[in-house]
Amino acid sequence: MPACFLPASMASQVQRMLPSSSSSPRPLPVINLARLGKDPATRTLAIQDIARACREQGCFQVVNHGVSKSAMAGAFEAASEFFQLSPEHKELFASTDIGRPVRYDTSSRDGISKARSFLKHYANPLEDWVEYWPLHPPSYRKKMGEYAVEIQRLSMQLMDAILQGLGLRPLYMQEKLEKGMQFMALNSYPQFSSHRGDKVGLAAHSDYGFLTILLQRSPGLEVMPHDRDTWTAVPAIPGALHVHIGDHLEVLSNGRLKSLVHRAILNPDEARISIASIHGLSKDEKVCCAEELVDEVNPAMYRESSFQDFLDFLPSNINNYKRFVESLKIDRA
Ligand SMILES: O=C(O)CCC(=O)C(=O)O
Ligand SMILES: [Fe+2]
Repeated sequence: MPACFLPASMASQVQRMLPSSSSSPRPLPVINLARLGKDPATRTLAIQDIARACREQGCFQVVNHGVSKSAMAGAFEAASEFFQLSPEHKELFASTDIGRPVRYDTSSRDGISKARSFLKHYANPLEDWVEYWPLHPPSYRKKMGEYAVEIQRLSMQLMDAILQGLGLRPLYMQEKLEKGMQFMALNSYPQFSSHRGDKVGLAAHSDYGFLTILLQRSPGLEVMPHDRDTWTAVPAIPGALHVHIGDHLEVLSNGRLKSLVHRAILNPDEARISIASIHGLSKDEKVCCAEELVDEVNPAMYRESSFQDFLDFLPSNINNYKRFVESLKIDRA
């Protein structure tokens, strides 16, 4: 399967496509991930770019990331065909029970969904979860499964680079990450129309895990980068994937990295689908501040917590959204 590869000249063209002006902060970074597999000096520079993007913006896009074009196209086909099914097919998965392995919903009980339908399911290890996934459309399991496996592999590479950027040893927590949680959210938003009024499809929030890797084909994702306090549109660059920091990476890094607040805006030109893959540790594994990043000058700033703790926290969010990470902060006043 051909990997999605952008030659250096095109990658720099993409860089120029991004909005920039002398008075505004630097544009959202686009990082050529092929450099991670090159000689040690090139790899070190790539890790430094990733570290800077995580610190200063909390997000970046990646190109030459090794996820095949066919897997990305397949994931979009599977998601679009699922959302086009009749309500009876989709409602087989409708549930308000957040513990379900697969869940379809159209409502706003989570306090942030304003105009989205979603299908959420676990994906890693695939053999544990795929039997719960939809049987319709018939190619769903194969196409989404291929994408999920490739994205899980990419998440391992990104975590290794990000953790090395924090000064942690290579392959830090690798085994736990390999067995870790991959949680996929397929989001479907209607086209914006003026009589709808509100342009927000999914309100401001941060994701619970270490990393989110997001695929979008048309614009709609907006982020609040750490170096500015304005909503910034993430351009839909063909073949690129968007990456951002989640609450548990803020905890693991003891606050050196901050989770990214983001939202989705309804696209005025068309209905939009996005596919988010959220990566963390397995359900009962606690995440705490890395001991290497805690000392007398930098005491632990967050309580430990697991994905299960996050699930237990969610009901308190109904109609009153609060970020999970805020509930973990240790008050040292
Ligand atoms: O649709 C988007 O671009 C954002 C989706 C998102 O933030 C999520 O699924 O957590
Ligand atoms: Fe999100």
